[in-house]
Amino acid sequence: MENSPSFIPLASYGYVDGEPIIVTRHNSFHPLAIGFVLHTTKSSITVYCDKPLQKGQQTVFDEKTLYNIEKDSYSSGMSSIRGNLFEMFVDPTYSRLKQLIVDTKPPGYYPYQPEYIEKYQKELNSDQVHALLKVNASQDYTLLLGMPGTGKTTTIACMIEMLLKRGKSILVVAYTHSAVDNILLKLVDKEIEFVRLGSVKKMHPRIRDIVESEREALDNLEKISIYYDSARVVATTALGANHPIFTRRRFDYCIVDESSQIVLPICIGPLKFSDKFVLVGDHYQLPPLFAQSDENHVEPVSLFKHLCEANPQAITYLSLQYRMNQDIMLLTNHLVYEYRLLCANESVAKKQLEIPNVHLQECDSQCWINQVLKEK
Ligand SMILES: Nc1ncnc2c1ncn2[C@@H]1O[C@H](COP(=O)(O)OP(=O)(O)OP(=O)(O)O)[C@@H](O)[C@H]1O
Repeated sequence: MENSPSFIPLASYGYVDGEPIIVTRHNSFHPLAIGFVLHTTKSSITVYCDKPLQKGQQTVFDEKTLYNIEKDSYSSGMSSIRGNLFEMFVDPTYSRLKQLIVDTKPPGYYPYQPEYIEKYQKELNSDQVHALLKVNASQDYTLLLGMPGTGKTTTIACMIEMLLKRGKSILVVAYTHSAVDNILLKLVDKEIEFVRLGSVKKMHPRIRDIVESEREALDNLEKISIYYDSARVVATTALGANHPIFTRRRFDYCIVDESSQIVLPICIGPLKFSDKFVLVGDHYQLPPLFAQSDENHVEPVSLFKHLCEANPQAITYLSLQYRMNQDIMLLTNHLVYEYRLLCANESVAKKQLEIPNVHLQECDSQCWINQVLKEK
C-alpha cells in the first residue's frame, strides 16, 4: 500500500495524538462513535472510542466494513463556547469584560503619546503608526480593521515590539496555526522571544524547531514553571487558550489576529486572561468559520463585527495596501470597499506580473493564458 502511487501518508492529514474524532461508516454521514486518536504511524491510525452514540448500545466494528475517521473539531469548540459564555455571565472576575462585550460599554482612551512610536515613523506608514498610537492610548480595547495586504501582520509584530518596550506582557492569538506562526516568524526576525503553546506537529517548521529545542531543555519542574510563567509573549490559537498556564497567568494585552473569522463565544476565551485587547480583522473578507448542521442556521457573528458596529470610534483603519496593482484594487474597491482601499505607493500601483515568454510558447491556442491575454 505504501508503494502505491495513490498512497498518501497519514501524517499529511494532520491527525494528532489525543485529538477528538468521530467514526462514521464510509459513504454515510451518520456518526457511529466518538473518541480520540491514540497513535498514528505512516500507514495506520489507532483510535479509542469510549462513547457509543446510540444510547445503551455498544457500537460493534467489523473488519469487512470501511469506516471514516473524521476530526471532531466541533467537540472542543462547543465545550469552549459553553464554558466561555458561562464564565463571562456568572463569574464576577469577568464583569468588566461582560460590560464591554454584552453591554457594549464604549472603550476609553488616554490622550495619544508619541513616546515609543518614533522608531516606527520611518518603518511603518501613517495608518500603521496611528494604530500603534491608538493601542498605546487604549484603556480597554482597539479594533484594527485591516483591508487585504495592508500590513496587519507587519503592524502586529511592531505592536508587540512596542508593548514589550513599555514593559507589557502579551498574549498573541489567531484562529489558525498558520496565522499564529506568521506573526511569530516576524518576531523571530526581530529577535523577540516567545512561548508557543500547542502541538508541534501543527507548527511552521521554523517555529517547530525553536519550540522543540526549548521544550527538550525543560527536564525538571522548576524549569517548566519558569519557562511558562515568565514568558512575556505567549502565542496560541483561539481554541488552544485552555492550557494550564492560564490558571496562573494574566497578560497586559491580548492581540487576536483573524478575529473576524472567530465566532464571538470562542473569541471571548483568550480575552479572559488579559486586561486590554486588540482585535485585528476585516469582516468584509471571510465570515466566521463554523460548521453548519442545518439550513435554518443563524448567521454566526464575530466579536470583531459586533464591537465594530457597537462602537465604531474604537476602529482604526489600515487602508494602504501593498499587494495589488491599481487595476486589481479597483475591482476590490468597487465590489467591497467603497473606494477606501488605496495603493501604498506608486510602485505598488504600477506593479505588473512578468510572464516569461517561454511559458507562452509552450502553450497551445486553447491554453487559458492565451485566452486571457487576447486583446478583446
Ligand atoms: N509599512 C510598510 N512598508 C513597506 N511594505 C510593507 C509595509 N507594511 C506591510 N508591507 C508589506 O506588505 C505586504 C503585506 O503585509 P502583511 O503580510 O503584513 O499584510 P496583511 O494585511 O497581514 O496581509 P493579508 O491581507 O494577506 O493577511 C508584505 O509584503 C509586507 O512586507
